[in-house]
Amino acid sequence: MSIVVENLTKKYGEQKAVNDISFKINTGEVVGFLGPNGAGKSTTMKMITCYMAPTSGDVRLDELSILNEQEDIKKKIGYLPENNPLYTDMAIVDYLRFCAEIQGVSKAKIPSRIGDMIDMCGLERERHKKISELSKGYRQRVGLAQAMIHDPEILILDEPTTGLDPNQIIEIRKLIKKLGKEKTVILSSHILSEVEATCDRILIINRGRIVADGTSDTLRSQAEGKELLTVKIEAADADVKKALLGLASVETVEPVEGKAGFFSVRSKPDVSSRKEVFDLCVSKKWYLLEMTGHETKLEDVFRELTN
Ligand SMILES: Nc1ncnc2c1ncn2[C@@H]1O[C@H](COP(=O)(O)OP(=O)(O)OP(=O)(O)O)[C@@H](O)[C@H]1O
Repeated sequence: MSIVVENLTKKYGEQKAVNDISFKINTGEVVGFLGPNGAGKSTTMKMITCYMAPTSGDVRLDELSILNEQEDIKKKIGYLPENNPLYTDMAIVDYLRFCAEIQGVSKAKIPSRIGDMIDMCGLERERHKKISELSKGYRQRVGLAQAMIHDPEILILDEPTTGLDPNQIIEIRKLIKKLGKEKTVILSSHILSEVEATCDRILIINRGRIVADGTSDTLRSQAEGKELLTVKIEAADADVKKALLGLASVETVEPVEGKAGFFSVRSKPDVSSRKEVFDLCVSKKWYLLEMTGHETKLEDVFRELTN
């Protein structure tokens, strides 16, 4: 089942939390929704899952629209919301039975679905415990199990590994990868390594807009066309940043946090700033104490797009 998001916008009062975004996710893709805090990830997910109406725009799941077919869509989607709300007074098995019933799973199938979810999410040891007695990692597994109980074609997971320890993170990632072989999955995160490890494709969202869309390799190579240098320049009382920004080959200049005199210099696409930086220092009689090139990491791409 594919997802087509068309000119989707959500306003909270005057604030556009999601601002006219469009993208398509194909059947069977695992897509990471990456962005800093407040970028609009959860809001987008809430609209796709019909938990919140858009201000304008549409989302279509194959032929179904979030504007007219909310109930049908909810049956096709499994949703793990950001703060994983659970009925903590219930035992895991009872809670999963309750979720299966409200999702319309037939009575005859409920016991086997519960059994499958317990196996798949590694809940066997804890199956009769109350949810309030579970660790955070196990609660997250119950959240995943409830999202999948009705065997939906699409899974929307809002920060699925939040609060888990490193072992649990690896287990949940493995589980998501396994699920991704059969289902269309969107997961949100602000952790780059997470998205890189689990997703076929990455959408970066910033201030309500999609600012990048591609595989981690494509995103990296888009930025690799732009040289990144760290320079250290000693120049008493001079506006070094302004002078560097004035060079024809330079796109951005940022002081390096906590390191006086150091600047991070990003060149324009396919040009090098090394000679211009050197010539600038010579002409101004400044001391160029260091100039180092860097490989572009996904972190750099993310910083550049969301800063
Ligand atoms: N119910 C609401 N009422 C008013 N503003 C809201 C509401 N929900 C979210 N916002 C605002 O909309 C913006 C986007 O929020 P959203 O929760 O979608 O971001 P996010 O990318 O999921 O962030 P995080 O990674 O911190 O969870 C933020 O500025 C947030 O304060």
